[in-house]
Amino acid sequence: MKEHIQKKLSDSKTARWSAMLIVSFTMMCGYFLTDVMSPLENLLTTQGKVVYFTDDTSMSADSLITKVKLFSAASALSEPELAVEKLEEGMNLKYMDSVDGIQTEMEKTVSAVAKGEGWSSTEYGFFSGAYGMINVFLLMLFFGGLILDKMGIRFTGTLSCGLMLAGALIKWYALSTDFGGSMLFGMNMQVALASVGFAVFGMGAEITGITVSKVIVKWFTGKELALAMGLQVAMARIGTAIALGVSLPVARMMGAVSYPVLFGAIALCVGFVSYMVYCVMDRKEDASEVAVRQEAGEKEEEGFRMADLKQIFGSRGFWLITLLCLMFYAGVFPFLKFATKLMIFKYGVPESFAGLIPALLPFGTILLTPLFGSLYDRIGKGATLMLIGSVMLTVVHILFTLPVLDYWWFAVIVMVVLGIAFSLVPSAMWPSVPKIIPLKQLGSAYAIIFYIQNIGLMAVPWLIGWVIDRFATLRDASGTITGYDYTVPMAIFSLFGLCAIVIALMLRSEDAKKHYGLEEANIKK
Ligand SMILES: C[C@H](NC(=O)[C@@H](N)CCCCN)C(=O)O
Repeated sequence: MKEHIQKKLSDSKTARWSAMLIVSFTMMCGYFLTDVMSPLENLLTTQGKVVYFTDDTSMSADSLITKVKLFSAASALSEPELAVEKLEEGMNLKYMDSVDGIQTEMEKTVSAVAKGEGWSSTEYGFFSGAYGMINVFLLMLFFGGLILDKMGIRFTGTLSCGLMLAGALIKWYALSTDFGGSMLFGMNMQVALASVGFAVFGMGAEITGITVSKVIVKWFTGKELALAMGLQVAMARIGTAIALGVSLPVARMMGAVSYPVLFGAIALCVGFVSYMVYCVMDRKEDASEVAVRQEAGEKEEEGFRMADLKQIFGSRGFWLITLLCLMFYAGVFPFLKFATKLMIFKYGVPESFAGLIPALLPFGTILLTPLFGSLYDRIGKGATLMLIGSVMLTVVHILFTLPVLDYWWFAVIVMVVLGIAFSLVPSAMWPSVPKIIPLKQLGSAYAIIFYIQNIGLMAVPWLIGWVIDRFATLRDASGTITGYDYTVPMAIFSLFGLCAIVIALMLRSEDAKKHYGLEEANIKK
């Protein structure tokens, strides 16, 4: 009689890659919503109607009307009726402007009109950092990790997807409502409410993040772990890239900043459903695992105990990975929040294309993260990959700081290099954690890493927003903003890179001492 050998569902290639694709899609929708506001910084920080022209420039409606009226009075044209509310797509406007110091007659055709929200850079920075606020101050990520290890993947993932959706809807409501100047917590009501929404969303997104990491480890340990993690991160980056590339065109087309958020919330509903489908697979995987154990006469693995936290906190390797994560990601995700405006004001890129250059960064990582992940699976060298990525991050930020080569093509090259760095470090960092921390404590370990990382994701945008208002905003004698000088904010980002290099060096030497295996291949032959 043929012997029947019980197999786990995850032993089937099709099943485990399907599970990976399904949860990654949910995460992709989350990443889209995380970055959907980044290209809208200029629109959010402009007061009143913003008018876009067919030549790809934008102007505040008030200053434009003043110019058109001055011109019509001087040239006896009759435009006295023209007012901000009357500006519409297709209108042809004549006015005088200074070109190289000479007053010149200009003519522009309006291509789109959108509503600017008049936030300050500090408010924009506060809103962007709100993502990590609940995670950090209410320790929600930490508790999320404990819930994940205690209650399991299905319960935690469903809860966190629900939180993401609720947060996205609050944010959409705040951005689509005119609060008529009312205040909340001593702050512009719209900024405060949008920040609350983003904070709830951020709590859900981060807990979903650790849950998805645990899902991948569950299905891929001993198999193509780093490749699977790389592909999951790559799909998440597609979400970021789409957000950076399409958010501004959508806001311009629809005339308001709230629409890209609404589309993201609709996509997230589909992501929620796809997570429900994963839950069915997860149940089957658990059942097949129990059957394998019974056949082999093995006992069920011990669950997570609070005492296990001591083992995590006591590991020096764990702390070095955590600090590297804090410094490296502080130099990337918060940078993306400000990068579109940097392209406009440092590199002179027209606003409608400006989001496309930062979008190159996640696009590059879509191919490279799985590639480096598979490299790590086969040949190892994880600690070295993280060191090289940190060096590249630092060089890139120094180049963005210096007042040299302020051309759009140079920004493109530098952004591509940053994309390579942003593939190297995550592809080696996340699959390295299970080499230091055992599986049953992994939810908590990822949660603590994400918790510390969130301090950076929250505080860095706050700091940079404030620094832009204080040290980077250029004004004329009347106080009107004339441009931005990004030297100080970019120097701060370079410092994060330098710290990352030092920590990556320490991690490599710790690995050599403790033999975590970070330089070894993941696939055992
Ligand atoms: C996998 C890893 N995820 C994170 O670091 C998250 N804690 C932060 C996500 C922020 C999304 N803009 C990664 O994306 O490399």
